[in-house]
Amino acid sequence: MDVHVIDHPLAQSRLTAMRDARTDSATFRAALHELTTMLVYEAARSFPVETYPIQTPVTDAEGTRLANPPLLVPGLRAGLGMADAALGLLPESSMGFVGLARDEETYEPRAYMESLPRDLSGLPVLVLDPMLATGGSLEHCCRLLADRGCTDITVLCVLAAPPGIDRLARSGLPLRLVTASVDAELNDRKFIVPGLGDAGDRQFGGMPRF
Ligand SMILES: O=P(O)(O)OC[C@H]1O[C@H](OP(=O)(O)OP(=O)(O)O)[C@H](O)[C@@H]1O
Ligand SMILES: O=c1cc[nH]c(=O)[nH]1
Ligand SMILES: [Mg+2]
Repeated sequence: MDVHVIDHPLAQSRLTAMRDARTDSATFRAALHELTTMLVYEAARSFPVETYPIQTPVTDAEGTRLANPPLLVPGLRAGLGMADAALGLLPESSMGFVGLARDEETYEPRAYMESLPRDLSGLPVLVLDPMLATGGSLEHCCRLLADRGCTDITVLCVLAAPPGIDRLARSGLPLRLVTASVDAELNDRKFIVPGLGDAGDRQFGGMPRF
């Protein structure tokens, strides 16, 4: 599996704000928004383009546009904070949604929402979820996409941990990963270390789970 780490100074400064436990929710969301713009920009570098004729104020010229804009799929809740930034750079894209909550005793994902086009053949997909920890949630999400015929998945994360990367690499799914950091490890509660805590709670506040 191709893993691309964005170690740009501007990306790392936003990541630092997100890691810092003193950062409030509004500042955390703003940093995630800006970092997502950078992740999408880098991920899109390899997207195929097509040309079409335009006129500048001076002469005829050749314009460029994406040949096949991707479907954007934020993983609820935490991926919601990446959705607006991704759509800002990819305004031609459509958006689907997958809702997943990790059971904090078994660490297995529980799917509670799925709103996706029935047929994804021929459509590239950009999955948005800030955290790849054990990889259970993102593997589940990417399998839903592959089951609908998707053969081109790019996962955008803020942080990825080695067990999650290994799990996605072993999954056999057609995907690549773009992340701002590969962190050291998971702790005994399967949180990423050094990490940034619970990305959903840091954006939206904690809540009782079902
Ligand atoms: O790789 P994993 O071990 O599966 O963990 C990562 C998942 O955990 C977080 O979501 P969470 O389940 O906390 O839901 P939330 O977004 O509603 O907070 C995160 O956004 C990922 O989806
Ligand atoms: O560190 C982690 C692991 C899973 N989910 C999060 O939000 N953070
Ligand atoms: Mg959470």
